[in-house]
Amino acid sequence: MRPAPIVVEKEALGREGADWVARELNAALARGGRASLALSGGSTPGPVYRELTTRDVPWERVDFYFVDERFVPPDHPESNYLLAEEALFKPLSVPPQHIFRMQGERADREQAASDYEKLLPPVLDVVVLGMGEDGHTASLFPGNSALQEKERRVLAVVGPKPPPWRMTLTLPVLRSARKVLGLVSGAGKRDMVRRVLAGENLPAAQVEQAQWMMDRAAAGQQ
Ligand SMILES: O=C1O[C@H](COP(=O)(O)O)[C@@H](O)[C@H](O)[C@H]1O
Repeated sequence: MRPAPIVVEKEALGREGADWVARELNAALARGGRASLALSGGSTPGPVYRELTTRDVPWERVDFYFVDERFVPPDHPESNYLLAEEALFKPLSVPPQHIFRMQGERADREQAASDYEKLLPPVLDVVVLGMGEDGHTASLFPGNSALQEKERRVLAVVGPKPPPWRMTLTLPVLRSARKVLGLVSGAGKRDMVRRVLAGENLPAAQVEQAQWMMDRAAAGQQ
């Protein structure tokens, strides 16, 4: 069952998104042990990550993973890791052993993807997704054969959005995650939001358990 979207004011997206993620992380931690949080990049999640640093979560019990990464070094402006490092890891002083980075600087992309599979836990507790104007999520782009993947958990793919080479979690991993928050912002994504919520055959619609959270512009309310 696809959850109804949560629509908030643009300025509230960071705060509401952070509340959602913190609540689900704390629920996962309440079951005992550690919790896993997988992060996306792109233009939308930065405010959520910055707000998260002020939330009451026992961060020393959280392991951080990545939903996707561009094949660029970790200090490159297009690196999803760099966004997370600046917005979340540095402010929280997360120790390196709790950060499971996709190694976008590697020359052997296939090997980098299969090495990351070995790091992933069987099930991710909390996943933060975004959605592109073409309906992609993670680095799963419309029409890409990676969408048909049933066995591999991480793939190296080429997409239409620069930088083209990416590493991405596959649909079996995303669809098995316990809690998924999808963040969308801006009028440019309005049509795609409508189509994804209607369940059209688009990558972002394949993660059916995702709780989409968006500003009014993305929801077509302004
Ligand atoms: O390229 C990417 O795009 C999606 C959506 O990003 P946005 O900039 O349109 O918000 C993002 O979720 C993904 O992590 C990123 O690599």
